[in-house]
Amino acid sequence: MPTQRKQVLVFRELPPAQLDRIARAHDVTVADPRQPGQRAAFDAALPTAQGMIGASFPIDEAVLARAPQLSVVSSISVGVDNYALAEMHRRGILLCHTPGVLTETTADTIFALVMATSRRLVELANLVRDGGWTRNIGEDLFGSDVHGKTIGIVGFGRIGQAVARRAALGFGMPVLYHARRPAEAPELDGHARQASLEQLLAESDIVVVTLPLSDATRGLMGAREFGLMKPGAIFINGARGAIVQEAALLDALDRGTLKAAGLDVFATEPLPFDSPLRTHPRVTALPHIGSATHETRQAMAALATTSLLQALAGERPAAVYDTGSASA
Ligand SMILES: NC(=O)C1=CN([C@@H]2O[C@H](COP(=O)(O)OP(=O)(O)OC[C@H]3O[C@@H](n4cnc5c(N)ncnc54)[C@H](O)[C@@H]3O)[C@@H](O)[C@H]2O)C=CC1
Ligand SMILES: O=C(O)C(=O)CO
Repeated sequence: MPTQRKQVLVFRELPPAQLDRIARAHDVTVADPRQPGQRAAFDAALPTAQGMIGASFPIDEAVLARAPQLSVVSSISVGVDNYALAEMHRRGILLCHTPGVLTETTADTIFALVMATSRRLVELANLVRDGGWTRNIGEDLFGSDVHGKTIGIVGFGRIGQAVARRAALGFGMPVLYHARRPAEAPELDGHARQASLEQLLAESDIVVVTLPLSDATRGLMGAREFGLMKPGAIFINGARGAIVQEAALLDALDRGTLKAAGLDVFATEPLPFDSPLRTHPRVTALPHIGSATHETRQAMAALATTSLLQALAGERPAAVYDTGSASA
């Protein structure tokens, strides 16, 4: 029996094939509140919305309060820091997300940052582009090895372990990881060792953050933590900007504690034009492209759409986030 048509608010652009899947079964409003001309349509659709799908916009308590009919929100992201989790739990609103389909792509991006910072790839490619390659480069422009270096991974879930596989199995790097419990990752046996955060920071040549943003992780990397890192270490953030105190990161770079930082994410996105991180000579900054490949963004949109349709049909979606847990 076909399900009754419901009201769906799409708050971020969806590929046409996914939009069609939703529109065949339900009445759709497409309104991205980040676009100035669409905010009014978004606001107008909230009172009747029964399902929502989108990303990159905070669905906070104020938004939820204006959506009394809402039963499911499907996020086209694995991170759920944009959602008022406790309020969704209280109201029994399902939250779907996109674990797994972006793991390998995001790990590729993070490893690209490891390579780019260690070997100074962006800086030296720009030297060639700017006509500065007029003689053989000298020691002042040498990088540092990646293979064989110790990598410390803070947060050892899907993406953290995918980074560890690249590091350990591809580059012969010993892996330290900070996690709340020992990882079940047989392919990393003999390659990866659990450590306290302090031990990991003190012993790693390259520190990579792959934690979710939560009350427990907001601002986790501050002056104390950067101060514990090896002089000349490299710091990579592929998770969420707000996990890092950016002033402390800049200070550690300027004092020379850190050799370089590779950042895909920032406390404020897009990165403000006047942010010192944008132009710092030893920062490689990317515009939040962890999962941004054609293949992966299609897969994320398809999974989020499937979950939304399943939830609206009264079925249990495959990828539901447990809003009752404090964090992932
Ligand atoms: N740069 C980008 O474009 C992307 C960023 N992300 C970010 O990466 C995060 C991780 O994604 P997944 O690996 O799929 O999630 P996951 O849930 O598989 O892994 C997160 C791990 O961190 C652990 N953890 C949580 N709080 C902790 C704490 N306080 N101390 C120690 N460990 C803690 C969890 O137990 C879990 O093992 C997402 O939440 C998202 O914010 C994800 C995809 C793309
Ligand atoms: O999925 C996420 O959490 C992202 O940051 C973008 O893919």
